[in-house]
Amino acid sequence: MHHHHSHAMSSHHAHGHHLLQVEDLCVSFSMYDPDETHFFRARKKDVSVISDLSISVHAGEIMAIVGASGSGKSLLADSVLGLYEPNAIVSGTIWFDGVRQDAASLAQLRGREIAFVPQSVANLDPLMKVGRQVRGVARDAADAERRAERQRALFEHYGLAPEVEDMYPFELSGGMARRVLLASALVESPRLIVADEPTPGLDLDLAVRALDDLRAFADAGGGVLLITHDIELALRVADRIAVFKDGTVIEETAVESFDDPSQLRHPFSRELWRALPGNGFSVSEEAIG
Ligand SMILES: Nc1ncnc2c1ncn2[C@@H]1O[C@H](COP(=O)(O)OP(=O)(O)OP(=O)(O)O)[C@@H](O)[C@H]1O
Ligand code: NI
Repeated sequence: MHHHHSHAMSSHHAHGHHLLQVEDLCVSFSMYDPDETHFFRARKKDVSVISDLSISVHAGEIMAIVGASGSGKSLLADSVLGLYEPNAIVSGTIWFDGVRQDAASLAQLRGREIAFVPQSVANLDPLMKVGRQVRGVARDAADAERRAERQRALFEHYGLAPEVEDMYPFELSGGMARRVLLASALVESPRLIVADEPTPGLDLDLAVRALDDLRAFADAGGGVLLITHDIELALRVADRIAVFKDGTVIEETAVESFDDPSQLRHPFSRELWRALPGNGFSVSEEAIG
């Protein structure tokens, strides 16, 4: 397997080498013009959130996406999972394991080949006990047994007591719900995990454990698309980093580039580097006022 080829050269060839490949993704929303205050004149206009975004994930690697809040990261995750809002206008191409996908085929892969750790704990079913949710839908009795065993092992691994199985989502703290979402993804035997902010609400210990698990999953041949605010943690586990800004990837680089800011091309990437502990970030006198 070749890890370090140029994106420009590969993007229109050799799709089989990528587990996931997103090409020229654009997502916009059809919305009523926010500048038009007069109700009877309100017209719809398209607001672009993601534009010309290309990104790939190889088997065996963690690709981390870092970037500002509201820059469209979750929307990218949703697109890869075939989850589109009714007012979304989506164009571009998504390939999974060399096969071109559409919303319907991505929905088929979801929860099977592609597991999702959603950003919002509201994605848990409020009416189903969490143990059952994590175990998911079994193919047969043997699969049900395997899932039950795995669920219990994962709960123990993440410090969730056995009785949590019988709780409903509203009974969980934020950090517990986060761990339940992670366990749900890891119970399946996916080939790709899309993890959208999997660590908020977890103490450092648990966050590291969760990321180590994603690392182990990749080392066993899976692919991970890891969306996170936490660059420090991303640098710790990822192979490559895509810096996201205003709805597109402005720089994609090996994590090693963050050892030396002169290897970072984009000013925004260097800003992210400076914000890391020990890299001389200081709040200016003016800012303190
Ligand atoms: N259905 C929708 N209709 C209109 N705008 C939407 C819709 N869904 C998302 N957006 C907008 O798309 C933008 C990107 O949102 P997204 O959640 O992808 O950002 P993000 O990078 O994941 O942010 P965060 O880091 O806070 O999670 C936001 O401005 C959001 O308001
Ligand atoms: Ni998000």
